[in-house]
Amino acid sequence: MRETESNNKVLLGMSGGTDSSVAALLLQDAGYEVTGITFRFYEKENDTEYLEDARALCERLNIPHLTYDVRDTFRKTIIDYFINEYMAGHTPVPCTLCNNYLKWPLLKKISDEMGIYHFATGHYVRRRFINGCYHITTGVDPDKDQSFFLWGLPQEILQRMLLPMGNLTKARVREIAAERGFLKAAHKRDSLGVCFCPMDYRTFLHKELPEGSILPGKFFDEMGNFIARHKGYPFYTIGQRRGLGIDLNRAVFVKEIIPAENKVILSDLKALEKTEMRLKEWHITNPALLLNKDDIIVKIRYRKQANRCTVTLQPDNTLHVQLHEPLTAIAPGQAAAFYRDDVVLGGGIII
Ligand SMILES: Nc1ncnc2c1ncn2[C@@H]1O[C@H](COP(=O)(O)OP(=O)(O)OP(=O)(O)O)[C@@H](O)[C@H]1O
Repeated sequence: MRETESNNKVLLGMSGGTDSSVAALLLQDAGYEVTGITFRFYEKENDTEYLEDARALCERLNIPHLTYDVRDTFRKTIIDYFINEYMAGHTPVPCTLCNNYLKWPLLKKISDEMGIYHFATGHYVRRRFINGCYHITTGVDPDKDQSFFLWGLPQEILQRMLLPMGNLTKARVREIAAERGFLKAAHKRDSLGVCFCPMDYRTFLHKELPEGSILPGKFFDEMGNFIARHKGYPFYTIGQRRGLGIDLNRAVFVKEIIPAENKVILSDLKALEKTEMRLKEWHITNPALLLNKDDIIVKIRYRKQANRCTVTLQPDNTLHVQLHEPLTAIAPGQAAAFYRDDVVLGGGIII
């Protein structure tokens, strides 16, 4: 980095969407010298309208706009991982991986190269300094909070990030865009789910994999009794109830996936309850705030779930999570994020 001390320059990740567009306005209002950058992660049918939108906005604000092609890296580290995880019988977390290992590290790397101190996004999260470390905290809009995806960021990123959306609701962000005459940005639809797979992931796997990669197999109960045929194990995820295509006189859920035998084991909901899990590839912001405490909340889903737990570091360098109440549908590959109140303390990938 050419300039090591803090400066008023900021590199803003711009997707062409509402949030990062308003982020550009707000950062400029706050006196920052903004440079917009749009990463070419993935382009469906070569649609580059998002690039044009980001560029047009930067032109109106009279700020520089860069594009950065990372389609190869994104393909290898995110899309291939996504496909391979389903083929391994796991439930992948592409947005968590992209944010923690690609999007934010790239913002830092390019900022360093350009002598820009801050980098920013339109994420609905905030940041707080606690006991000598920066932490991600939840955004004020509970419907938009994205803290669940950002547990893996190191201090060198946390200390330099700016998060202009954190104190706003999405409704207010749309109002700001409209008030300032940025009508296209004001009325853009929210992006839904995984950017490269907005459709059902099963359709995506069909499209991406050579024919014959996924073959029909069998559903069994926990006792090993055959129940019915299924369309191929990658099409099912732990905890799934709907779309199994079988009609029993009781509710059944996916309990286990055995790729080597193309088997899917079904059970009642009770059998899916677990009171512990293990995490790999974990990150902890400040171990003193998280490990061996009994007031930690763990979330394994973006919405509507929060369980108390105690987290300990194991000799094999995994994290052990002891749940205070049972939790259903814990799937390998999913992420677990730790919180105390609104503060993200870390997370990891479920083994
Ligand atoms: N292609 C991209 N290039 C650069 N930054 C990006 C890109 N995609 C997303 N970002 C940044 O990451 C933030 C979060 O992206 P995400 O897709 O999760 O949210 P979003 O609600 O769709 O945001 P937006 O309304 O800005 O599109 C965006 O606000 C933006 O700052």
